[in-house]
Amino acid sequence: MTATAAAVGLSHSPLIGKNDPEPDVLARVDQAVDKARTFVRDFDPELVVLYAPDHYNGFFYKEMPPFCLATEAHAVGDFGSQAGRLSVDPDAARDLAQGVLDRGIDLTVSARMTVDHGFAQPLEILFGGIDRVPVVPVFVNGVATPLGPVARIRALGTAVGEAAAALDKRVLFLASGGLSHDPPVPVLDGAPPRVADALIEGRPPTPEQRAKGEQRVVQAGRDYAAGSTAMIPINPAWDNLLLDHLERGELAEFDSWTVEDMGKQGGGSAHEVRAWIAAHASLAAASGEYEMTSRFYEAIPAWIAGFAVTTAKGR
Ligand SMILES: O=C(O)CCc1cccc(O)c1O
Ligand SMILES: [Fe+2]
Repeated sequence: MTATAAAVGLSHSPLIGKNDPEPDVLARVDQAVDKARTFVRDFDPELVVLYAPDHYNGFFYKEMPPFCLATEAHAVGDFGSQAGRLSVDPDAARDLAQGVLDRGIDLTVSARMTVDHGFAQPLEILFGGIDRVPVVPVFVNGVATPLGPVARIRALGTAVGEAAAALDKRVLFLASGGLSHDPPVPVLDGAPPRVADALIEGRPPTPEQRAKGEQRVVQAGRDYAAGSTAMIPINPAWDNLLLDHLERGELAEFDSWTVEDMGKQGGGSAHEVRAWIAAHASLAAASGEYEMTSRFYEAIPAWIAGFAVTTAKGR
């Protein structure tokens, strides 16, 4: 019997193509991504449930949900990623939302979500665009503290997986983000009033403001690769421990991981691994057992990313 559920994990970085590592590293990444593309083509998903974080382009402190499912979504086109409407499957989105709520998870639903490179990049890399495949976007807060226990993200993923199994479709659970990385994302706590106001209100930046912010991240990547920076280093041991647990299906292990320790080990944006935990919890719930069929990892300072690509399918 062919599997009816699968998962792909794909780290993202807005610096891909802007600040690339050495050619041999790039070649290894390309090979891993090609493998994931082939995996996805062979699986031929009828629906993609995409778990991804946001970087203060769609979600702000005026109200910051721990997670949110979209019935419609628009990408802002930050860092040169594709802008415009995602090909959201509204019926599947509504069915999944109801199924998750029925299972006792207090899901926020957005009828018009704003998303950034976190959502756009994996769709562009794997499918050639943000409008090529029916998708249900699920925002998972991986940046804006305070954050709740990881167990709740696993519970979200499980509920989505159970609800997805009832759709009677081949579903790919796609995770975007992580792993360990500490990019210069602004922090509300202690921010000067102008920055705090931007993080709370979320007024769209002017093109000049956006360009300036993006240039700051590109420069941070150059400094990071050159070794001259105060950012927390990429942590391959921690990243591989996470991948080990995902590979072995030891998802309950993450329940004892604390927000504080994750930030210390993996940097301020390490919480993006919540997307990976959700996606694999969904696959486990939809298919009982799963097998990780490929696993790639490399620390890539130029991209400010503990960069991983994995594929997994239900047995
Ligand atoms: O602030 C932003 O919009 C981008 C931050 C950022 C930088 C490098 C790698 C990432 O994964 C990331 O999210
Ligand atoms: Fe990110």
